[in-house]
Amino acid sequence: MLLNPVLGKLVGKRVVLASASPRRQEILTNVGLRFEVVPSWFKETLEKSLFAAPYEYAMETAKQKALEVANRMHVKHLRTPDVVIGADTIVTVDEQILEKPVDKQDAYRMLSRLSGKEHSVFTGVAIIHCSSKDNQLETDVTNFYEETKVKFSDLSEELLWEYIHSGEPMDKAGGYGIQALGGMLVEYVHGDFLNVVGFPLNHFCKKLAELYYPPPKHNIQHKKYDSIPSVDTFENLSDGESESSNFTEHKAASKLDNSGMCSSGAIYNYENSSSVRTGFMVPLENQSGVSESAAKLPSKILELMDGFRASKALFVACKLKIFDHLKDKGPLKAVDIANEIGTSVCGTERLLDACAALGLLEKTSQGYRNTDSANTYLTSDGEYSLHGYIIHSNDHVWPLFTNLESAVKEGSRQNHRAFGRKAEDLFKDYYHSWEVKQRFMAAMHSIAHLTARDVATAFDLSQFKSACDLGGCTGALAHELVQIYPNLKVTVFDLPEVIANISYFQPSGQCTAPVTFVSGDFFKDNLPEADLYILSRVLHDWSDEKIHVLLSKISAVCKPGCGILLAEMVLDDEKKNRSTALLQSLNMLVQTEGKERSGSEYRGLLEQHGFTNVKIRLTGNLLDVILCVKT
Ligand SMILES: Cc1cn([C@H]2C[C@H](O)[C@@H](COP(=O)(O)OP(=O)(O)OP(=O)(O)O)O2)c(=O)[nH]c1=O
Repeated sequence: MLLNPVLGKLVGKRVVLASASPRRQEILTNVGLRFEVVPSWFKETLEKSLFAAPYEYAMETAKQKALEVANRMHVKHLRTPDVVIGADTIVTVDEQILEKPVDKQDAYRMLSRLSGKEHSVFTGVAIIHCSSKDNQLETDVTNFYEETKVKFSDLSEELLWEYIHSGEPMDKAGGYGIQALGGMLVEYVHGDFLNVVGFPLNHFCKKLAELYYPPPKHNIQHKKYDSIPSVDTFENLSDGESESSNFTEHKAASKLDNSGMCSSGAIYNYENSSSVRTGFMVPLENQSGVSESAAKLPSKILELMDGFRASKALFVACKLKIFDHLKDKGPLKAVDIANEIGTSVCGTERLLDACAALGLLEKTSQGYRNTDSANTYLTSDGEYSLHGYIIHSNDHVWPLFTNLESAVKEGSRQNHRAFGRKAEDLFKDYYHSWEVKQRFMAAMHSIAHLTARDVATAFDLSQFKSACDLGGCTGALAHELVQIYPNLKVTVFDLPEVIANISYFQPSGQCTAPVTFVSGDFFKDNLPEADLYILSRVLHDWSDEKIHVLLSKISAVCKPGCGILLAEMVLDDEKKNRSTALLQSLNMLVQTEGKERSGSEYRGLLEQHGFTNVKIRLTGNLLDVILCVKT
């Protein structure tokens, strides 16, 4: 941790990179930062003339990219990210801002302007610290920029076009990539090379140092670090998640510092408490001679160790329908809730307190009431209810996960151990009783409904006239698709047991465009004709062999230009960053013959069946989306 103590401050936090740029992902991954990637949907259309300087435009765009992701994640997930990082890179020459070229002509226009001249590359960065208060997102924005000067040699027409035809310019500001072929065009670079590639790592670390390690009292007037604080300094600092490593507290100090209006007493109080609790100024020693920083709490491990307790508290509260009971009601006392649901007062009170501490309930002197999130997601009848999935997790996934050790040893599913019977077929297990089938369909419906809009809009699907959602279950995604693409005819194809049971899940109220339901087994029966075949959370259930059977059937009925849309949790190629998807892969191990796969693995499977031009979108919601077309 000596090399990156500043980045160490982000360990254990939910850090999100609001960028689709593979370069930014690589730069941050290379220094060991753990983060999720949620590309921003903010369109880079701010009016440039409103900004006094180009870097202000880049900083504002970076900020808007990050805020869009912070807001989207806050609304869609129960857990708000802790830190969202956004960036925007622009090139400026002759007082003109150049972004990514829209086509080859545009790339030519940009590169010929840069030929033989010095230009500036600005990257604006926004670091947004997020918190949730009364279910409202609160953000604290730190914004900065870095400038690097780059000089190009004189570029001949021939060279320019050869470079443009390489395809490299198209997704890069100014139409070149200094890190690859574009490096051959460059005579010199003054400044941070990584800034040109899209992320000013050094300045970013300095900014984090300012935020997380405010300067000691005697030099608080000169807060800005000129360099990343030296390694020696950091050896004395806590890397733990102690209360005083909290960003908010340091931010409070830097705000005091920035305003210059606080009394010296206020500064003194702050530093005093900081030094006592973190050993920031003076590493304290306890009686055994171990410094406070060495005795830091392994908070991440503790959180993981106890994670199941929180899950089970949530499951039981849902199972006992506590959130249903509190819906649309004022605060209720524990005793009243216990009487109503027939549970012990002492046990109920502890469960309610735990739920309040987990942010699922609000506790006041008058009693307990639902948070907005609980009303939306945890009651059983809400439009975006996750109740079905939570009950499925409790009744089905939980018993399977208790056999994870056997699953890892044996490398196979554990249904026989968890439920005392060996299902010959994955779905027979769910459909052996009406109750289990209803529970499973409710679970699939919750996730499909919650993710449907992001899946349906990840790509523009308006070129397709008909779609067939294979294994589309209750039709939640199909209904969303026909809303968004009114000219699209959607067929849901699923097992007869499923189709017989869909009426309960159909949208009520206003008439929606029709969705057709067809029963059949996609491994055995003929597939309905369609321009687009959708497989949402289907491939992860199956082995590569079975997937090849299914893809070859689809390929056989697909005409050129027709496509496949996959919705799955997509792993990063190195399988090391996306913990939710990696845990989902363990979930597949305990209950199916399938697994979660990386983008390259899906690409490999699809390309073998003639589906090329594979595009992958990480949505930031539970499911990512892959679109490919038959050539
Ligand atoms: C000048 C230059 C830019 N670039 C890249 C960095 C950025 O990815 C891109 C500039 O576009 P940006 O809009 O900054 O970023 P992006 O569209 O790639 O990703 P997102 O908006 O989701 O964050 O150009 C290089 O890779 N090499 C270079 O030499």
